[in-house]
Amino acid sequence: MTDKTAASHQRNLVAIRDLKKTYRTEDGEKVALHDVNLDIAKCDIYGIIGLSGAGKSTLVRCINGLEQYDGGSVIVDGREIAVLPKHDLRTVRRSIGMIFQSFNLMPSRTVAGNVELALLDSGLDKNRRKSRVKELLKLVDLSEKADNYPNELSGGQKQRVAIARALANNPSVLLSDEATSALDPNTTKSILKLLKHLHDTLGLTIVIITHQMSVIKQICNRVAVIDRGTIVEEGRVFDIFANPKAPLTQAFVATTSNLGKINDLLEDGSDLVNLHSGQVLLRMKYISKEVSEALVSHISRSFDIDVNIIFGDIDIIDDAPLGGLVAILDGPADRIETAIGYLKSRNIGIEVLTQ
Ligand SMILES: Nc1ncnc2c1ncn2[C@@H]1O[C@H](COP(=O)(O)OP(=O)(O)OP(=O)(O)O)[C@@H](O)[C@H]1O
Repeated sequence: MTDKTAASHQRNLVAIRDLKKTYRTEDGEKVALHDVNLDIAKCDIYGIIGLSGAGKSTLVRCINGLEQYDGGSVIVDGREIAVLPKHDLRTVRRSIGMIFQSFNLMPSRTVAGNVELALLDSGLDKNRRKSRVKELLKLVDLSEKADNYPNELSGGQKQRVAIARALANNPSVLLSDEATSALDPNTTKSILKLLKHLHDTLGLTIVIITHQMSVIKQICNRVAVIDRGTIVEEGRVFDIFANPKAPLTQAFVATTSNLGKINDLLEDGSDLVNLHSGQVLLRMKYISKEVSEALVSHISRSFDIDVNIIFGDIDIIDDAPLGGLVAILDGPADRIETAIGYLKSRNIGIEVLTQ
């Protein structure tokens, strides 16, 4: 490693270079990770998304030292995981919190008992452990459930216990492996809100492994898309949603938007898209962070045309609107053309669907 790459690795909490992992089984070899490269900076909420079998869990296990890899390097907090002596590996593992889809709570212990388990090696005496458990349960808003058992909790509450336990030793990074996959959409939202709050208040770096692009959209600032062991696309969440390049990324982004529905309406000959003469059906995509003005009322007023929105799907990501609208523009052809020219000049992605 050159001095320059070593320095850049240190700025990143997790730096992965050319990581390779092959499983060897009786049925032969299965390459799970091919030359994976990733940089996760301190305070990122970094999403890793892929379909089932893409290699997400293998990647997480390489980061936390549970899996040995065949090539490349995984550096966490400046230390190469593969060459760490056992004692140091334990210390690094303690600086990595983990939460899972299945919660992994001990059914025979109370909520407080489950959280305290993580503190048994911490060197704290019993009283200090008890007060740390209280503090942690307060942090995840579960103080009143301290004496309950896991089977008396909802899925969301169980995940809160798991989060409290994962934070017990003040980890520098929290790895979340499909932690919301078994939860309903509202509970998912509340868990993601909690993770965001912990990120904002504790400066926690979070790595979110998921197969749901909606999770990435709600909470992450960067995302990597993994396909059959290879990272096919990586970048800022806004940029990836605005301009997905790899076909798999495009498919993931499409799952979070209803803008594609217009194609079904057109195919079905729906009355909604039955145009009269002079009308133009448009799909507009907000693809620039600079767009913040009220575009629809602006073009309607400035070019004296009617804009009939059929449906819209606009989210705010990184404080900027992202998404789009499907609308019918109605008016004289030259004014519609000028309006479309104006929208393009404002960096709005324009697709004329029918006219
Ligand atoms: N212990 C193992 N032995 C052999 N093959 C394995 C082992 N663990 C994973 N694999 C294989 O490696 C590939 C990647 O698996 P991995 O579990 O990392 O994917 P994943 O993206 O986490 O999938 P899922 O979302 O279904 O959990 C898959 O083809 C899987 O069958």
